[in-house]
Amino acid sequence: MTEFVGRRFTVPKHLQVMVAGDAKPDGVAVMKPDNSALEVRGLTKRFDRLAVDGLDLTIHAGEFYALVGPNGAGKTTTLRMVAGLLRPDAGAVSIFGIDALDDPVAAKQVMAWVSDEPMIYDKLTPLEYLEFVAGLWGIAPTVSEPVAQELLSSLGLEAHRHERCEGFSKGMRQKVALAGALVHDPRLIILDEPLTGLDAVSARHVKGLLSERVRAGCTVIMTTHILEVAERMADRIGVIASGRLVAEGTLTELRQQNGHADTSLEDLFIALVTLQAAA
Ligand SMILES: Nc1ncnc2c1ncn2[C@@H]1O[C@H](COP(=O)(O)OP(=O)(O)OP(=O)(O)O)[C@@H](O)[C@H]1O
Repeated sequence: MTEFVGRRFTVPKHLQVMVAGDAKPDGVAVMKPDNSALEVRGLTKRFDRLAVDGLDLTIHAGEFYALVGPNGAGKTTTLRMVAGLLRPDAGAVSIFGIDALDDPVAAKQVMAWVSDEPMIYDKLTPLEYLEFVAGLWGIAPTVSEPVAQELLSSLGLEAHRHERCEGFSKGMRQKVALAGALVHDPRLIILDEPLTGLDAVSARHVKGLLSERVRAGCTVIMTTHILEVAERMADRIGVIASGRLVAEGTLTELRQQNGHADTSLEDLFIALVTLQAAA
């Protein structure tokens, strides 16, 4: 692997989507730069039916934001459009003031995307994989190596850093993918269901790492079906249903908006989603 490290080289075709998107729909609204981490306006995507329906979303810099919603609500589709992996039919996406549809490469340099279906190279060890990803970003090994060691250690993978990933469990692979996504020190970290399938210890590692990143000034957006995690970790929670944001705020604000002083997020979620389905 060291032949790659510290040099720029041609990105393998199947990885190109991760570093250079071409999403630029017609009718994109003009967005002004501001100090928010993410501004989404009028984001729309239709497959055989409408998946994301003119979504507006603002995530403040330094915020931990949880996006929750029922199956098929449009969470993953939204985040894939934000990450430049899927072309919106309409709308605008601004990441730290960068128009992500106009300049996807610049946008990708400041963000990380962690899919719920991690893709890593089985024949590499975690350390080699992180060296490889760092090489893609043009990061010198002297800089990337201590970062990689620290990431693997904080995710509990230190003892496995020289083992090939092909023997790893799904949870271990998820953690390697997360480490790979963070190796270029992104300011915005977008994660789709990062805790699904992780055991309690691994989940603790991932939550600890994300909290530490937020304390260091990063912005985190994640989807989750684990409402206790959203409740405990997120500064704000967005509830999405049928491709639209139906409620948003801190847990206290969500309770106030819905007239339930001390109800759980789960009860609020069920009430909101039931209301939306009946509308
Ligand atoms: N590539 C695709 N082709 C066709 N339809 C799609 C595609 N991706 C998503 N959809 C549809 O878009 C809608 C939103 O899906 P999406 O995966 O964004 O929902 P989600 O909120 O992430 O759901 P879940 O919580 O189950 O992961 C669903 O109706 C889904 O079937």
